[in-house]
Amino acid sequence: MKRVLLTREGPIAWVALNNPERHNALSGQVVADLQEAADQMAVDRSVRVVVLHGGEAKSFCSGADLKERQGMEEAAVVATVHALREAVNSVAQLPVPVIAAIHGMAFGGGLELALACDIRIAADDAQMGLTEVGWGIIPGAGGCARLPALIGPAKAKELIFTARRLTAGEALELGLVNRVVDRPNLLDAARAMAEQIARQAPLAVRAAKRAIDAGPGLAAGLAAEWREYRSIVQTQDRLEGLRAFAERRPPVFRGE
Ligand SMILES: C/C=C/C(=O)SCCNC(=O)CCNC(=O)[C@H](O)C(C)(C)COP(=O)(O)OP(=O)(O)OC[C@H]1O[C@@H](n2cnc3c(N)ncnc32)[C@H](O)[C@@H]1OP(=O)(O)O
Repeated sequence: MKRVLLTREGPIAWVALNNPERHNALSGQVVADLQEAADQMAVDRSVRVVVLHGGEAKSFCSGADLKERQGMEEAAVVATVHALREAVNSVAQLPVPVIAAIHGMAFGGGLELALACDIRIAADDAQMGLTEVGWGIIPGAGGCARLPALIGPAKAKELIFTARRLTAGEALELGLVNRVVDRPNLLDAARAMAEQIARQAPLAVRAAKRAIDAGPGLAAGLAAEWREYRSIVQTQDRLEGLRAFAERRPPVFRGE
């Protein structure tokens, strides 16, 4: 079963995450299928805009698959997060605008995936946050670079250090999302914006995205994040975070 579904509506490519049993958690299969879809869209000149959404799941994406991580060797964790980073960066580097349509939860890697998109539209039921430090790790899929670039380092630090879960309204106020719409209207709102973009000159839109995304800051931020993420993989706190998730209890971090 494909864990990411790619369909077309003319120049609009629709990408649905398809792991509803786990709030679209980013399992190895979801990440592999997301990478495949991104690779396919990257070379398809007929695609003018992409909409990424949570499909039939209750949530856009609840982040890294913490169950899959249970018992995983450190080297495997590093490889898993590296693959996630590559897939998220592939989405960010698509040559056309990508709109994230966010409903339900977008936590951790799920919000990092949304941050890799160019535009975010949230349903009024959405909740989002970079919750990683609450599980003994750090945002490792671009959040440490993309969130500060989007809302400024001070607000990004507050959200990352506290692992705070924001409402859609709070996210709008911070500039984390472009728009908030009623849940039933989410995909229609995304389609309307996608159709408006698709009516513009495609080469000009591609050039504008390249121009806006150029600049050394992001590359340096992503490299530093990857170095720091690997520095905490061997901590006991990370293992305690996984145990706490599995046992449905608050983690007890000892700074080890
Ligand atoms: C580099 C990136 C790092 C990261 O992303 S770190 C992880 C960040 N993610 C999070 O902080 C979210 C973790 N999940 C939760 O907090 C909760 O879950 C939710 C709020 C998303 C949903 O809670 P509720 O409505 O009570 O439903 P439920 O019974 O907890 O979830 C239904 C099933 O979905 C599984 N699930 C949800 N999120 C994940 C996940 N991220 N990884 C693996 N499984 C997940 C649960 O375990 C459960 O499964 P079952 O029905 O078998 O008990």
